[in-house]
Amino acid sequence: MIKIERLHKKFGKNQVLRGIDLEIEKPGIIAVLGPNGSGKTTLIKSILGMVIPDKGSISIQESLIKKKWRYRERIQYLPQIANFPGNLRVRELIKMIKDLRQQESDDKSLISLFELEPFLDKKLTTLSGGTKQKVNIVLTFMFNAPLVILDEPTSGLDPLSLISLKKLISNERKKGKTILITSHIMQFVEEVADNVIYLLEGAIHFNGTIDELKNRTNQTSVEHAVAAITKGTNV
Ligand SMILES: Nc1ncnc2c1ncn2[C@@H]1O[C@H](COP(=O)(O)OP(=O)(O)OP(=O)(O)O)[C@@H](O)[C@H]1O
Repeated sequence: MIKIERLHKKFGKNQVLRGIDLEIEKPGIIAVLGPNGSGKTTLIKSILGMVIPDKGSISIQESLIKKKWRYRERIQYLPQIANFPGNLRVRELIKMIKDLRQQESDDKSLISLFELEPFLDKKLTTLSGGTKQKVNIVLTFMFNAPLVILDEPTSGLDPLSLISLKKLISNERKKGKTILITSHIMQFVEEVADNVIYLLEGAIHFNGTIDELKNRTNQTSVEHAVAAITKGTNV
């Protein structure tokens, strides 16, 4: 599904990615973890073609993505911070994205799942952070694509919405999709992810299953396993 070879990216003097090699063949949920600033979003944006790498290559479904854009139609993407014009109403935003994408969409059931009906005629500027995130989740999940990329999807969600999100992700997994997720909420990662990729200093420091991560670090929770990896103990 995704093959990344020797990927490098520098912003000014800041070498963020230092030769990432990664192959994701099987469907499932992969958590991309790492400390703040370790390059998770840069890696994700490189896959989306929103960051242009300095060196290396990325293929999706066996096709190199360089200078192409149509492949993005086969990705559902939830950005960490979505910036839409604040004076748009929720209903208008959803319609605009549907018109742009020109694909079948399932917005109605998602609006109902996240109880967004009372907000449809509200302007985006007037929404709380968590409500904005629910709208962004609707925009991401209303289309159907084989690759799903979620950058900090739990951000600002209340417990009920978090349960709905987990249900959605689990349904996508059952459809045989590849789902990449970044998160700093280790309990969420432990609940949803099959595999973990841990980025440290621009390189992949660990790539394996949740159980392998725990065994390698001799820890019983992902939270402690990740803390051990970050401190460089037991790895
Ligand atoms: N467009 C940019 N211009 C300059 N520097 C950037 C840019 N994008 C990212 N960086 C820098 O690259 C580094 C990695 O950032 P990135 O957002 O990929 O990290 P992250 O692992 O996703 O962090 P977080 O956990 O805080 O979301 C940071 O030092 C950041 O300041």
